[in-house]
Parts: sequence; C-alpha cells; structure tokens
Amino acid sequence: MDMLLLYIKDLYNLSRIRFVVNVLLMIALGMLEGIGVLMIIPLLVVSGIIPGIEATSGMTSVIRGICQNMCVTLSLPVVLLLYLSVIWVQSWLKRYQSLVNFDLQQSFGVLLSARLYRAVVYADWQLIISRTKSDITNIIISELMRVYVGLNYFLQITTTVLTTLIQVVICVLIAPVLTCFVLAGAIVLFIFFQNFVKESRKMGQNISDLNRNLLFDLTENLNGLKEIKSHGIELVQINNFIKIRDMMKQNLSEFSQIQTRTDMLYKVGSAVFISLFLFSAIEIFKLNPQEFIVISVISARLWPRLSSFQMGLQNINNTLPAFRAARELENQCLAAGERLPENEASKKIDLYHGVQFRNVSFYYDSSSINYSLNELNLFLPAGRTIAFVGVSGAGKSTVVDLLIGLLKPKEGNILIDGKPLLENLLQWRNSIGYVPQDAFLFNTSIRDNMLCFCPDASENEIWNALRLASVDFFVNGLQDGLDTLVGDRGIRLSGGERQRIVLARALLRKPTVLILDEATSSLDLENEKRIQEAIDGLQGKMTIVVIAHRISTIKNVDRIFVLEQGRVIEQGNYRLLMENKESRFYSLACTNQI
Ligand SMILES: Nc1ncnc2c1ncn2[C@@H]1O[C@H](COP(=O)(O)OP(=O)(O)OP(=O)(O)O)[C@@H](O)[C@H]1O
Repeated sequence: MDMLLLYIKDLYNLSRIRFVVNVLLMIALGMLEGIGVLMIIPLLVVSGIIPGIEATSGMTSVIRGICQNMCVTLSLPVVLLLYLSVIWVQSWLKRYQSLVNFDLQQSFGVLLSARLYRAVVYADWQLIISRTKSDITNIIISELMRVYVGLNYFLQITTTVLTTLIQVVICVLIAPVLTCFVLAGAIVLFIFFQNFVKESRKMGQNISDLNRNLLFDLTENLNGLKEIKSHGIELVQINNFIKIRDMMKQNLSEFSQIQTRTDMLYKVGSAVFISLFLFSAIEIFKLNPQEFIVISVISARLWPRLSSFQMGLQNINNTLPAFRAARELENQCLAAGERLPENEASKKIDLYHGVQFRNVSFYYDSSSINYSLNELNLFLPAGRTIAFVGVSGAGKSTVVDLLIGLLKPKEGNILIDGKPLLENLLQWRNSIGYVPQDAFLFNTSIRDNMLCFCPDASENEIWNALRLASVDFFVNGLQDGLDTLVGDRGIRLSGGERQRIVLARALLRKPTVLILDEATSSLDLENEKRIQEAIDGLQGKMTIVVIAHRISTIKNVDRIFVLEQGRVIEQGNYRLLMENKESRFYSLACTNQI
C-alpha cells in the first residue's frame, strides 16, 4: 500500500489544482446525491401520496422557506422542477468530474512512462545489461498500464467512500440507531471478505510474473525466429507460448471467480440485512413513513456501493505488484543514473596525446568477483590505428565498453589526454563513432538512419560519409536512393551493405575516435575487403580502435594488443609480433584463432 500512496503523492504533485478539483467534485457529487434522495420527502408531502405526513420539518421546511422567499407556492410541479434541477446539476458535475479525472489519469500516464523511460535510458549500462530487455519493456508497457488501472480503482473507491460517508451522515441524522445497525452489518461483511483481498494480491503477483515470462518468451522467439524455422522447431515454441498464455488465462479466470463470488455474496448478504432491516424498522424501531422511505432508498444504494468498494479494493490489491515492479525499476535506474549534463549534448573532445588505461580492473558481477579485466595498463596513441586481439572471452569487448564509458572501472582510471574520462563523459561519447558487431539499423529510410545520430548533417556530408565507407555506389544504384527503406533492423540489406551504412553513419559524426567492434567478422571476403579498404582509407585521419577477428584486418595497424584473461600479454605491430615465433600472437595467427 505504501507504493500506492507514493504514486498518489506523485499524482497530487503532477497537478495539485486538478487533483483538488477532482476531490472537491467528488464531495459535491456525494452531497448532491444525498440532496436528491432527501427531495423524496417533499415530493411525498406535497403529492399527498402518503396522507398525514407533517410538512413542517426537515427538507420540506427548507424548500418551503426557499419558495416563500421567492414568492412561489410549494406545489408538485415546483418540487419536481427542483428535483430535476438537482439531478441535472449532479449529472453535469459527474460528466465534468469524469473528464477532469480522465485528463488527470492520461497526463499521469504520460508522466509515469516518460519518467521511467528516461530513468532507464540514463541508467548505467551495467544495470541495463543485468536486466533482460523484455523485463524492462514489460514494466514500461504492461505493468505501468496496470498501475493506471489500479489508480483508477483508487479514485473510484475514493468517490464511493466520500459519497457513502455523506449518505451515512444523513442516515445518522434521521435514524441513528437503525443506521448503526446497518453499518454493523456492513462491517461484518467487510471483515468476512478480507481474505479475498489477500488472495487478489497473490494473484496480482502471478499476473506480473506471467506477463514478464510471456513477453520474454515472445521477444526471444521472435528474435530467434530464423533459427527456430531453420531447425523446424516451430511447434515447440508455439506450445510453450500457448502454455504460458493458458496459465495467464487460468490466473485471470481465478481472479474473475473471486470478483464474481464477492459480488454474489454481497448481494445475498445485503438481501439478508435488508430483510432484517425492514423487519426491525417496522416492528422494532417503528419508523415514520418518511424516515422509512429515505433510509430504505439510502441503504438500497449503500449495499451496491459496499460491494463495489470491496471489489475495488481487490482490484487495487491485484495491481499492487505492478506498482512495486515499476517503482523498483525506477529507483534502481535512478540510483545508477549517469547524470549527463544536457547542455553538453553537442560538445566534442579532441584527442591530442591519447587514451591511457591505468591499472584498470573490471568485473560484471559484484556477488562473485570474477575479473574480466585485471590491472590493465595500456596507452592508445591519438591519430593511430590500434587493434585488440585475443581468444573469445579474453576481454576485448569489455575494453571497448570501458573506452566508450559505458562501463566504469571498478579499480583504476581511464584518462583522456590526462583527464579522467568520467569527468567529461557525454562530450567523450559525442566524440565517438561506434560500429558494433551486429550492426543495427532503424526500420526507416537510409537517410533517416544516417541522420538519427547527426540530425544537422547536410546532403553533401551524408554522401561524403557514404563515400568514405565505400557504400555510395550501392546507395546511388538503389531506385529510391537515400529514401530506400531498410526494413526491420535493416533486414532488406545484406550484412555487408548494412555494416557499411552503419560505418558511414558513424563517420558522419566526424568522430575523434572510431571504434570497430569486430566490424568485419560476419562478412564474406568481398564485403570484408570493401570495409577494409574503407578503414585503410581512414587511417591517420582519426584514432581507430579495432577488435579484430581476422588477421587481414590488422596487418596494417600501428599497434596490436594481445589480451588474455583480462590482461595485456603482448603488444607491438604485426611484423614485430609475428617475428617472435614463441609469441602468443604468432600461435593465435598460425592456429587461425584470429
Ligand atoms: N554481461 C556480462 N555479464 C557477466 N559476465 C560477462 C558479461 N559480458 C562478458 N562477461 C565476461 O567477461 C569476460 C570478457 O568478456 P568479453 O565479452 O569482453 O570477451 P571478448 O574477448 O570480447 O569475447 P568475444 O570475442 O567472444 O566477444 C568473459 O569471461 C565473459 O564471460
């Protein structure tokens, strides 16, 4: 519940005025409904339906006084007109309140999802890789949706409570003892249903878990659909999917059973209490007809409200795990936030001397410290081309992630021209062009893909970058040229074309440091040759860092670092390293491990 209260506080902070207006409207609506009910008495008095009722007290005398002041005789049309006016104002306010409520919820929806998304995007990379993408997606989309639903229920039951309280006060004024009798019945029923509330919360947790599993399976399967189809295991995947979906169905129908059971039991319970009430009102308390009618009308409305209050409570409890999941993710991300200064978004850093790794150690999992990099010392000279080689798991990608500032050293420092990298993190990242192994393109045109990291680039600059990446001829030959759509993750292009466009996109930023993370490892010889030519053409123009998987990519580089178990064991240029037949590099090269 404390999570729910935190969100209510957020809702209040989002728009205090709208929140207060909303609550005031709820109170006004409750009062109007009470007045509407009380209007029944003057109606009965004036109509003479029940003969012999004293018309000098309560609501009748109030209305009579108003009529006298306005020089109007109290008659049936006048009472009916007043009654209609009350109902009209009430309906108008109800509509207005619904609109205010809807607007408040929608704004809150935008605020919550934007706030959470922002927290995720600004969070430290190590936190992001420790959680699955589908888990994060599930929380931002499904769990937040359940948060809005929970808040909606909260606002609904707040309205119910306020309206009911006002009516209970009216009842107490008319017949205190009988009202206490009805309330006691309500409290007994309420206590009886508390187990259902607990059960609802447990089911809510199951729904959260199943939602997460379903999205995880779906994302994984769609990502691996090519492999799934290639191995003919579609049926296994479909059955898995149906199994989780069935579990969700089972869970939701159990929850719906609780809800309908509550409704049913409330109806039966209320019928019992109404019978007892009627009996005691007539036989024991001997109420006069007008009191009897008003209390009957109010308690007839009270029972359905109690039932909807109970179900609202169950629904809120069902959504509480979603509140917790969303809050936890947000808190985790905020605690691991990078706090990048937004006014430095377009600033870059020039590299004059080079990048120094000084005693850098890094591990991924704090619970079992297993060093991926161990006291790494190396210098990447500015304007040179540097390569990292080593067997799988040696630590090449970790070095690059540290160089970009995505990961932070657990020990030691990374210095850019002598200054700590982390002091100017955003400027440093603005100065980097990065081509990952699995080149990623957005599902839009080549032009938009080029402009997404460099929105102000001119047409000329785009073509220059394409030329540098040896892909200008290819784009020129396409029917729609730069406006060609590339498909989901660039699926309409070959691996080599995709890789060269990603290289062009990185070059469009005119980076100080170009990082190629095994950029040619998945390409055929022809494409590899083209990329290699493009890279060779860039040598000397910027600092280039290559993670190499093929010997051909590193023959011309200025310095090679050989990594093993997170340490640099050898360094030098290709010729020097190959001359030493005892070197690890030589054995890696001869056994085709690079
Ligand atoms: N996200 C992660 N969580 C935990 N351990 C990781 C993670 N990423 C890498 N590691 C571990 O860190 C070590 C270095 O991994 P890294 O990916 O840097 O190696 P690599 O040389 O780039 O390997 P490859 O050539 O296969 O990509 C390995 O032992 C690996 O298991």
